[in-house]
Amino acid sequence: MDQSQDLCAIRVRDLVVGFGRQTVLDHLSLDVRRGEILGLVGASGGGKSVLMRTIIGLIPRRSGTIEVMGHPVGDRTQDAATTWGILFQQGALFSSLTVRQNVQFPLRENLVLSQELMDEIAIAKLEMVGLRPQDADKYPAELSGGMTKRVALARALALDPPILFLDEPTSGLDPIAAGDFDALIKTLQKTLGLTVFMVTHDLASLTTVCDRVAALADGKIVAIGPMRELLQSEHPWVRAYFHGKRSQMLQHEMR
Ligand SMILES: Nc1ncnc2c1ncn2[C@@H]1O[C@H](COP(=O)(O)OP(=O)(O)OP(=O)(O)O)[C@@H](O)[C@H]1O
Repeated sequence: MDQSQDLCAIRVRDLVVGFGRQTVLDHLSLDVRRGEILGLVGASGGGKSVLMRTIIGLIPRRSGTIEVMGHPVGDRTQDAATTWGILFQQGALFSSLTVRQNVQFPLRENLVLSQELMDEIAIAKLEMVGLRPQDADKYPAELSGGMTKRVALARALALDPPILFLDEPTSGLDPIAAGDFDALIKTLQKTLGLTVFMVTHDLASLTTVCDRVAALADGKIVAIGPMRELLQSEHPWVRAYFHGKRSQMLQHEMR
């Protein structure tokens, strides 16, 4: 393995993914560095979720290669459950299970542990995401949107994966809850050394938590770098996205 590969948590080369006659990702290449928070932006229907789902092996590719932590995706030597945690857009908690049981779900599926140890782990994970031990006995219907996301995050981190995939993590949250969630992601990155791959439209998240931002257009990554570099990009879609009326207004307010 050469050194640049060693520094990559995710390495995608020449990836082609499509459905029927539609090509969604067209010879796309992307590196996600170890320990960074990478934000992915792109037009609605442009293929952000397809890229994320292809990386985690849920969608087959037509051609190209994907390596996660140095292992080809789909390789039997790689244990997906311990390599990455995923937070889907809707949180997707099991409604008939308590918060504690939701967080313990990946532990039950993948390990053989005593109930006592699983209870300790669940409480530790809940504390890690800013929830209290007394929240453990609640059911998903009793949680606020922000709490639901935190429980889903605690579950995603149950097996201590080095990589976290987040699909629009702040959607549906009010600005305060979204800001708090962003701060939590940043803290987890720093304290656990997590690599985070985040699909988001949230300009505040892109500006405050992402180390780099990648723009997906025409099935490819057309710009990648720190947010200040993306703002200088000459690519027409990137310009339209960040310099459109709505974005300008928000950026002005964020100054
Ligand atoms: N399982 C599937 N079968 C057929 N087409 C699909 C499938 N999944 C996604 N697509 C198509 O792939 C394209 C990209 O979809 P994707 O969900 O990745 O967009 P996106 O960039 O995440 O959009 P949004 O920001 O609106 O969530 C769309 O045209 C979509 O209809």
